[in-house]
Amino acid sequence: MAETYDFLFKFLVIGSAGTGKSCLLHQFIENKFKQDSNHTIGVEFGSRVVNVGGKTVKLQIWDTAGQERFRSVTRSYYRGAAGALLVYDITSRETYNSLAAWLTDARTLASPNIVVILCGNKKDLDPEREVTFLEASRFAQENELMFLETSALTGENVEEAFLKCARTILNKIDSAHLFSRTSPGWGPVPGPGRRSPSPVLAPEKLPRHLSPFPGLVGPG
Ligand SMILES: Nc1nc2c(ncn2[C@@H]2O[C@H](COP(=O)(O)OP(=O)(O)OP(=O)(O)O)[C@@H](O)[C@H]2O)c(=O)[nH]1
Repeated sequence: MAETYDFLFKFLVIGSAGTGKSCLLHQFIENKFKQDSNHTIGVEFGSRVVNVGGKTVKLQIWDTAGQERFRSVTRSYYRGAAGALLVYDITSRETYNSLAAWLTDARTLASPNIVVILCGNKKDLDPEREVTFLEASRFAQENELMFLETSALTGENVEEAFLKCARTILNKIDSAHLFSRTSPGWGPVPGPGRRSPSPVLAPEKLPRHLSPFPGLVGPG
């Protein structure tokens, strides 16, 4: 039977090498910890349909390589993403210090309106922590990010991180709808309805510069 959903969101998982991006994706898709995870070469892909506030949303997730040598390849996948998990490792200050650069990439290459959730991963390794919860929450607040500490190992907050991001995007769409009623011709998503996963290109119906989420796809 054809898979149906109300919305299709492109998500990115970004952050420095070894922070646990592939393991987070694996935990979210397979519900288990990915043993012996290797460095990602370029990008990997996963998808899952979730229910968010009564809406069916397909998350199309691109897990990018954190290693510098793949940066030019991974950057080419940012375009049109509606959401991102920005991941650092709570036991590595170096990965935390790189966050600003990753965020700049996301906002310039995907969209300035991309919804980003900061994930302090490896929460299970608390005794080895180098980054406090408080300083990371401050960074999140200053940069208008949501924030959670996660563990791809135990699964703690993994589902929540993806769902929180999707929920925020849906809320933004709702507000855009409200706005579009007073500003004819503006709005990212056309009217209600369900669709199967044929190429879904609602955003292309809008002039790109008017769409807050160029890569976000809604019911056609
Ligand atoms: N303890 C613990 N280890 C983790 C967790 N998540 C990932 N790891 C380990 O961290 C290492 C790197 O995980 P990956 O998921 O491959 O990291 P990545 O960010 O995808 O790395 P790149 O693909 O190089 O960008 C692996 O040895 C994992 O087993 C976690 O939540 N807790």
